[in-house]
Amino acid sequence: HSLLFGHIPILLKFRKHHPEDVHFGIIMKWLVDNCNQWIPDLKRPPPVLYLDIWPVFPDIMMMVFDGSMSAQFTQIRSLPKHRITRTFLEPLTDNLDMTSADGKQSKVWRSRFNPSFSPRNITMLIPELIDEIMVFKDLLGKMAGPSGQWGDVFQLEERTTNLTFDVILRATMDERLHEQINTLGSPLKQALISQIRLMSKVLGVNRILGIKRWPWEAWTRQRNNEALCKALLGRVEAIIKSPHLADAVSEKKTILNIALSRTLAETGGKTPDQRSVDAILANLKLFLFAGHDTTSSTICWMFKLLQDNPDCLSKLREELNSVLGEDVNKAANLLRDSPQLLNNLVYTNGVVKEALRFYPLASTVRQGERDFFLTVPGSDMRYPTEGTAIHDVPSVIQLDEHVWPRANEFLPERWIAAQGDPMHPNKDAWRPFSMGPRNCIGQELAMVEIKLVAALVCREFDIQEAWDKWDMKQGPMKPKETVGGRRLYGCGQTVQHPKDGMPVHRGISFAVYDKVDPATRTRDWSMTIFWSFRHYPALLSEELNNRINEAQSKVYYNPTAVEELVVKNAETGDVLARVNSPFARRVNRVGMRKLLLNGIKVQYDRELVGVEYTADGVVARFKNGTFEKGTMIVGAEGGQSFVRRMLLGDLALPETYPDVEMININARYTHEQGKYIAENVVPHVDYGVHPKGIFFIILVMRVEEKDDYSTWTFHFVITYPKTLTGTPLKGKTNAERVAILRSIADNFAEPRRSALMWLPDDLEVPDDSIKMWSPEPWDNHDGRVTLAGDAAHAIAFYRGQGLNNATADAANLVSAIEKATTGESTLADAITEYDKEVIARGQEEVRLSRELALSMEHWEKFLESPIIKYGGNIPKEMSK
Ligand code: HEM
Repeated sequence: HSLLFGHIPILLKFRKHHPEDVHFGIIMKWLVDNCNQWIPDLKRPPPVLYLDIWPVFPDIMMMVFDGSMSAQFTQIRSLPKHRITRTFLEPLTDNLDMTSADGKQSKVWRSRFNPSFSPRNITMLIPELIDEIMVFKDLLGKMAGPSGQWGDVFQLEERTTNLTFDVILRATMDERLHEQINTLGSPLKQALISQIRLMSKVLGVNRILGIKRWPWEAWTRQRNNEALCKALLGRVEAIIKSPHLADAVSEKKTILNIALSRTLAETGGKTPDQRSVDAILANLKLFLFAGHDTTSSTICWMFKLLQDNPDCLSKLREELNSVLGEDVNKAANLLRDSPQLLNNLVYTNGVVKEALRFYPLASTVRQGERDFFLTVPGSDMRYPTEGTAIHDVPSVIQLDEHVWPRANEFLPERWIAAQGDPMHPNKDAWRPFSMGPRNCIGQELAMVEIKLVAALVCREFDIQEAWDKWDMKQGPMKPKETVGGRRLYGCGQTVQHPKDGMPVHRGISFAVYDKVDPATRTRDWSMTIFWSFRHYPALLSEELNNRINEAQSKVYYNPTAVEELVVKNAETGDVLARVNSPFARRVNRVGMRKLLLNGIKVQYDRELVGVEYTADGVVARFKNGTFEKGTMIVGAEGGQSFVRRMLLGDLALPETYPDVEMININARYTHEQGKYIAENVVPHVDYGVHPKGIFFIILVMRVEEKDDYSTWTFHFVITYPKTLTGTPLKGKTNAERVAILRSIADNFAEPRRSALMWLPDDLEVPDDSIKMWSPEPWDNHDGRVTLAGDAAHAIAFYRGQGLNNATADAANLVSAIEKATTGESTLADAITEYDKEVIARGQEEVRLSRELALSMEHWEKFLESPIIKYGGNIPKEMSK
């Protein structure tokens, strides 16, 4: 704490490394996570911190990071809201609203409006809310163009904000504002947004300068309030001035009508006086203010979390299928007829609650009192509150690992966990709506609205962040700010808004399933990106393209136009051919997988055991009993593909080469040995073939420290006729296999000979064999099924074509799907065209690789083989 500047230097430290607009909740999380910098011996974050940032905030701020302590000032005793709330709301409501009115008036209006927001009443409003959400859904559908093509980038928050305006007006007064289809923006929305800007100034610069408002601001304020009044008063007066007031009020159970009924009951049926009308208007404005961006931002964050957690999106869709039926077009009417069905969506409820746990948007600030102390449960420590603004900080409380098991994981299941289960949430630790008598009055409306969006929109659409497209639209000058490496972060002065309104595009929805987590498959090998490099700019984002070196065997190396594949006589070391492979890049499998999985979450433990074709798509069934529906399924599950076997039966069986041994190993050496090998091979692909039909390729798989050769991992692939040693590898131990490999070392020139002799005794030599499968045409069931990668063509490794062809498959498949979704072609035609090309290309490459494999048995043939002629390139291109 600085005598002169209080804690402002700490905030400046935060500012230095963070964008300016970052939300207060993120600052608090950072403060707690970095507390040890200022309070060294802390074992866990402190329950309370006092912050003095005058003049930015007028009082000492008491930040409460423990839910049970927050309960002391919100639930056990409900302290008054901090005076700054009044200052803030005054321009909008003249402090006639329930939040900033004096104690008695506040209670009167809160109790009059409470029944309107009850779960029972909100359930009755569901059909009207669905009308508005269907407009939202239709508009999102349009963003994708016909049949779900990749759409333009748009700011999701703008859409969700317009939705919440429509919903609040509908729920409070049964008025259709049509904000969502009003491209100019209604006068009501424009006035409210302008007023909120003024209110923020009241808290910021104006307050620090001691100026309530500048003269021109007074005018803006008045003009805004008149516009708001004009938009809202008509409906209120129509009811109040109705000759049959009691009937008019009970006609429809809107939020306003129920509150007016209450008022009538309390005043013995007297027509409300002007002051009451003003208070009603003030409260309507408060609802619009407090309910619009909170709800709209939460919907955005929910989409973001579902995008980042596709397994949860799948579970959400499963629940919707089972509760609302599989026909998405019938869901809205079903919910209109039976709104209580929403209560059966327990997982969906968990999704919304988790979204609010990760991204609490607002919080309460209460006025400390002289006789009021906060205590840490189980301790005698009393924290004074006099003169402080007590801040409840859900952005810290809701992510506290001591209270929430697996706090940083998005786990909707925790909201279904029974009491007694360790995952069952602690009741005071979830407080996005604050708690106690002055909690959020609109929480039921918000929860129902967000759940309805999840139920009616998330099944059909995938929404994804689209920063590349957004950046292009913004131009190069716009800074690309991040928090924790992420472009999407919470910002704003009051509510935590998604940065830049969350730029997204509506994508082609997909999910990736795998049998097992690759983390359990420790094997790694290296591969070359030859001719397929040209597909990467279209397949990967600019950011991932820029990071492709991360997947390389040598991360520091930048490939050029003069890369080459060098073929040698392995017996003499003589160079037989040098084939230019422009921009060829050596990568390893683990690195590629890691890079390509950026932003994609694979769902593991999903072994495919069945595929069914339905009228409009496919159903994939998994061994664990789950199933998923989609428009089409792509079998990309490698050489043993289940989908291929399902489509082709016996024709799917690969051919094997039983007379040849295959060894695929990784080896590390001492610094000197590694240096010797590295310096005596060509940098990337040192291709060696011995006239006896032995193949021995030396590659580098990973380099940790460029100059320390003990950190280099080499990758060797060796094949030889079984007759060479007369001893099969099958059934042998690793040590015995290493001994067999050393026994063939004498056949080779250096450094191959030494590389074998120096192999460590305990080296793992896995079982391997050569398998090829030349594609046979399959029935793609009107485009509902196809194959890609090794599933579509199992190519022997000799020409290093597996990765290149798989990449070309991916690029062609994306174009085919795009053609189908833009309406340029039917799905059946687009996939048939894709299949034709894949099959022809696959057959040709399997033929070439087979020709090469067989040529090794006859030296003359080998000297004419595809590797000598084309290297890793495509024959067609070589002839150009
Ligand atoms: C996800 C959406 C929402 C969130 C996260 C949220 C959060 C909150 C929080 C934290 C408070 C306490 C603020 C304080 O004490 O100063 C609050 C109060 C309030 N909220 Fe919400 N809110 C949401 C939606 C709504 C909606 C839809 C409405 C009305 C249509 C609404 C109306 C209010 C009102 C009137 C208060 C003041 C209550 C009082 O002073 O007694 N909120 N909200």
